[in-house]
Amino acid sequence: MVDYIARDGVALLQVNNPPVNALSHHVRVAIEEGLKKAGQDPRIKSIVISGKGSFIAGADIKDVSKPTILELCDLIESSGKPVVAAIKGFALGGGHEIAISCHYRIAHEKSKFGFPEVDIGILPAAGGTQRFPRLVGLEAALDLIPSGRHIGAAQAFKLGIVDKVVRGDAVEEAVKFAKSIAGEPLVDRRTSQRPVMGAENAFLAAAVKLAMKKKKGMIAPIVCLSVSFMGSLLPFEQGIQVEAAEAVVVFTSGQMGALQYAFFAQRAAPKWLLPCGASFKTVKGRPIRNAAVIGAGTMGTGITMAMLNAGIPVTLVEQDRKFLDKGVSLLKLLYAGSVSLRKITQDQCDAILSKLNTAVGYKSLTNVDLVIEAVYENMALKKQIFAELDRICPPETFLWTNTSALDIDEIASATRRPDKVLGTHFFVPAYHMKLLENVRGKLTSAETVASAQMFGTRIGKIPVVVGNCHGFVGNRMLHKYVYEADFLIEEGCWPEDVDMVAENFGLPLGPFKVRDLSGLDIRVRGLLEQAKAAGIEINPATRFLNGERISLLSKSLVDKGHCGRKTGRGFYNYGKPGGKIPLNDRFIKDVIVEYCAERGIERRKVAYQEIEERLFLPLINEGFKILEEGIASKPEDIDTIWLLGYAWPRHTGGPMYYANMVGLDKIYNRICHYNELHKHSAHWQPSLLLKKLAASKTPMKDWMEVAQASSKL
Ligand SMILES: CCCCCC/C=C/CC(=O)SCCNC(=O)CCNC(=O)[C@H](O)C(C)(C)COP(=O)(O)OP(=O)(O)OC[C@H]1O[C@@H](n2cnc3c(N)ncnc32)[C@H](O)[C@@H]1OP(=O)(O)O
Repeated sequence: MVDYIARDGVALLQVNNPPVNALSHHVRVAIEEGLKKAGQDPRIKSIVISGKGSFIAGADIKDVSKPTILELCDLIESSGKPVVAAIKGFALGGGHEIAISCHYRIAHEKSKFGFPEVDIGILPAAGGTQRFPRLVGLEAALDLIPSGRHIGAAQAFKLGIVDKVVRGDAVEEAVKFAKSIAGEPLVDRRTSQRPVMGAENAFLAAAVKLAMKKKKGMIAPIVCLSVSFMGSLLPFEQGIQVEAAEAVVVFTSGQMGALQYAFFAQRAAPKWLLPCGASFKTVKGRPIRNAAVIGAGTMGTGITMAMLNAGIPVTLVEQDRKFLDKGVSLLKLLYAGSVSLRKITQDQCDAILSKLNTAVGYKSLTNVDLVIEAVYENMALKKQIFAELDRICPPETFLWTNTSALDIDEIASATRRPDKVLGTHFFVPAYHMKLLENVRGKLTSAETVASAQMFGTRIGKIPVVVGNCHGFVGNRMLHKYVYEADFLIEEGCWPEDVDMVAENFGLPLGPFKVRDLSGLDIRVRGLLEQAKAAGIEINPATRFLNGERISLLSKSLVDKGHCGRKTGRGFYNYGKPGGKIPLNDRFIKDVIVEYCAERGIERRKVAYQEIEERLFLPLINEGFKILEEGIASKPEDIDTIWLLGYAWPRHTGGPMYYANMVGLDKIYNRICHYNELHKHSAHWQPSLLLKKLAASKTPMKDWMEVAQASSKL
């Protein structure tokens, strides 16, 4: 766990606890023993702490026991012999706290530093909130600690975290340095003994404002700020007491459990399992050496960029030269933007673009491992493209479709290789968003699934395997939330009432601000297509579609030319087309009132609790139905999809974790209550799995066993 290597008067303590050198119990004990051994050995004059591979990524989140990291940090700092941290890879959380307790820090140029504690709902409570401001000053500490972000070695050097940045072997350099300072006095090298520079109120106010915006609803960042600030006014020992007392507040808030669940859920989600038993453990994917993307619109160019960024050569294909040129210009513009923002260098940009090919028509696609079709959502068009690709591409080529809702089996039916057909639901912008829903059809092979998961990871996504149904996991759940948002307006709310509740819950934007952003006309078009498919003609009085309640409120606004931000008016007034600031609007309220009056809908005052429940309970209920049907293979998959794809507030863990936290019996009873009141909305019919789980009080980790047992009955 920790190798002790004594050489030429230097004791090297090298943590060896793969994969990330987390400070699990045995590591902490071994560091403590190593420090004591080195302290007692008269031949040892100085000590180096390092990690094999990487430095230390922090506490082992699964293992909290004695000695604490705080005790270790005190032991290091109070050592009579100089202690040097040799840092490569990550110095995070408790690892960072250990580093700043050492008397000197030597870092490799590619090393990373940070306090990710806030993102798992805790504080850097091993003295980090007190030592760090003493090392870098209050302003920098109040910036970095609540942000949870990583910084590189160069910035760490600028801030004074690191004494020296090296290109070569940091451990060798540190050992050499440790030898050179043997016997030197350490008084001014003990961080806890330093005063805090720049302890000014103004920094606190600005930092609190930023944390409330960037870490909306999260307690830990705010507590970190107050503890670091208070500590700057107190002697170190008293600051440590404040830190310990406030750590209890966050430890008992409930957010810690949710955030740590989210951390592990995100790492569990790519580990797939199919109903047939095939899984990531048993089936290997085929690597993708080159690919083609059909369609140079927003999605196609975004997907192309995601692949190019990962070094995969891509041919971008259009049927029309004009569209192709437009897409390529957009793509080049985005890369030029990255260069001017210094996210990449011009050389990197050139290297990326050298892997881009373009083609008009599909004829050249005779030697590609993968084609991703990304044309607009039209089944007939997609089937036609798949039939043609099936004729042209080699039989082993994977044919994947980027769709947010369409039936993968129907698309696959246009080919003679349905086993190689799969849905890739990318999120906008596809080059940036982390989530990828990989949708398996009835006939998609396990090898195709394995390849899609491997591909997703390679292009930097968190890929989650889902089953084939309308909207898959994310959008299927979202639709229920969107429906209820409309019904709430019909029944008496204003858009701003509903948005406020959603935003207070933790979503960045409420449903109506989102709709204004994406365009009301898009939703109306979808609704009309649905009606057409059902053979129903929509008229102003229509309130039901296939026996289900629908709302045509968006249509009323679109009919008046109000399509959202792009036209300057939607559910809010933006002042001008393309305006960004939503203002409440009398005109829109009049449209709503008129709409309700025409349909004889009586408006009433809707309570806050009802708004919150009607927005989120149908979505949660749908999540349980998705588990019940095997569309998702574990609750972590659903939560990951919502955390990454829909900005669900992380400190509640995701919809499934949140339901569990509130109590499944309570959730079930409230769904039953609304089911009695809203018989024309199938989304209120309670999930059988939820009913069963609520009655049996099954722990979350065993939910799938209950679902699988029920499906076998
Ligand atoms: C109740 C907790 C109380 C703690 C009290 C004391 C507090 C001390 C302060 C802390 O140090 S809290 C921890 C702070 N550190 C972190 O939050 C770091 C978390 N890890 C990461 O950010 C990343 O893992 C990484 C270090 C940047 C590496 O990223 P990479 O993409 O290379 O690998 P991953 O897939 O993320 O991880 C590999 C593997 O390791 C597991 N893991 C990572 N970090 C931890 C950890 N801190 N504790 C336990 N396990 C960890 C991760 O789950 C993966 O496991 P898998 O089984 O392979 O999926």
